Amino acid sequence: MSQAPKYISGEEVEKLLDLKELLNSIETALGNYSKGKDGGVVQPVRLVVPIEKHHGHLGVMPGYSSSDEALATKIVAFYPENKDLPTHQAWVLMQDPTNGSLNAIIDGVSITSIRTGIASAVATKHLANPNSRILALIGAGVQARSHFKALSLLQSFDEVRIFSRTRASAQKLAKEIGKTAKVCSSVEEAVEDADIITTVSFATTPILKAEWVKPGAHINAVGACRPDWRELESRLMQESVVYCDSRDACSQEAGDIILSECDVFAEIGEVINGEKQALWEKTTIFKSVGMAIEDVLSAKIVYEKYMHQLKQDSEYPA
Ligand SMILES: NC(=O)c1ccc[n+]([C@@H]2O[C@H](COP(=O)([O-])OP(=O)(O)OC[C@H]3O[C@@H](n4cnc5c(N)ncnc54)[C@H](O)[C@@H]3O)[C@@H](O)[C@H]2O)c1
Ligand SMILES: O=C(O)[C@@H]1CCCCN1
Repeated sequence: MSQAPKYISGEEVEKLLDLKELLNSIETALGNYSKGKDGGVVQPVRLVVPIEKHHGHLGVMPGYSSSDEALATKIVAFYPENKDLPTHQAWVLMQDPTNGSLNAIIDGVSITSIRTGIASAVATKHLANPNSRILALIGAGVQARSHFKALSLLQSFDEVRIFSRTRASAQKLAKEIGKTAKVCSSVEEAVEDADIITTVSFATTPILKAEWVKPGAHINAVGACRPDWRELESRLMQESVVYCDSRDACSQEAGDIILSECDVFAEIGEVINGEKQALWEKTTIFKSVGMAIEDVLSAKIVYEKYMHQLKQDSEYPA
């Protein structure tokens, strides 16, 4: 008879996930994904159920990595209009790939938040000018925070500019970041001369224009994960070198790519594998819509550490 699955909370996820370890493991997974069958990653484009009546969406994201022996499915609800609840709610179901049994249900809000910032950090490591000093964050919610933390693993910033639709949320984040943070009154002001721009908003029409972006800047375009939503204007997409997390997923979900009809130069995994160049001296965009394999690898690290700790606690009770 199978055992009851463990429940691992968001607090535990945050304690157990080491960001540097996760960065290495997501970088490897993105590379494996872009190797196709040879990489051993199985990840269909997620299933999305629109809940139009309530302005929400439900996404189902299964993934398997044979080299990591890790199998999991994330169920994620995103409701941009939520006020008292987070706009994203998620659970990761971790299964034993050898027999299919359910090992754990892991909080997916924390995993989504952390792994998305780390995936952008992997792209930034390859695509941004190594002397980047000014970071602009457009949006000041969960992802703005996780991106600041993840990008800070690569370097420290002289200035962190923040713009959000609600000034109060930008002010709150600026206080958390400290003296390098500056609240801006417009997207244009935030991105002027910025070396790295990260758009993490719920905008559905373009908010970032080509004429405001410094040539050679790197942009992580993280929001706009529906085919009719966008954050970046068409000219910016067309005139930059565009990288993405998954061509398959972006061709179905990324409004910034679909509506601008821009070329996609490479998946970031192809850069990691040395098959495509990192043209960091040009203006680069990393368009992500989020990949199940990132959740799978995060869940594997969390689950293994959680089980190790349980074993230690039972062998050496306090
Ligand atoms: N690519 C991925 O892997 C991935 C993963 C998770 C979330 N996302 C996306 O990232 C975005 C941010 O997610 P989150 O969890 O931080 O959400 P959140 O609700 O915590 O924060 C959203 C922030 O954007 C601001 N905002 C909303 N509309 C705006 C606009 N038009 N202009 C400027 N700011 C605006 C809000 O004030 C808020 O500060 C969403 O679009 C989400 O779907 C992408
Ligand atoms: O990959 C994710 O987890 C998120 C879910 C919500 C929409 C954007 N991408």
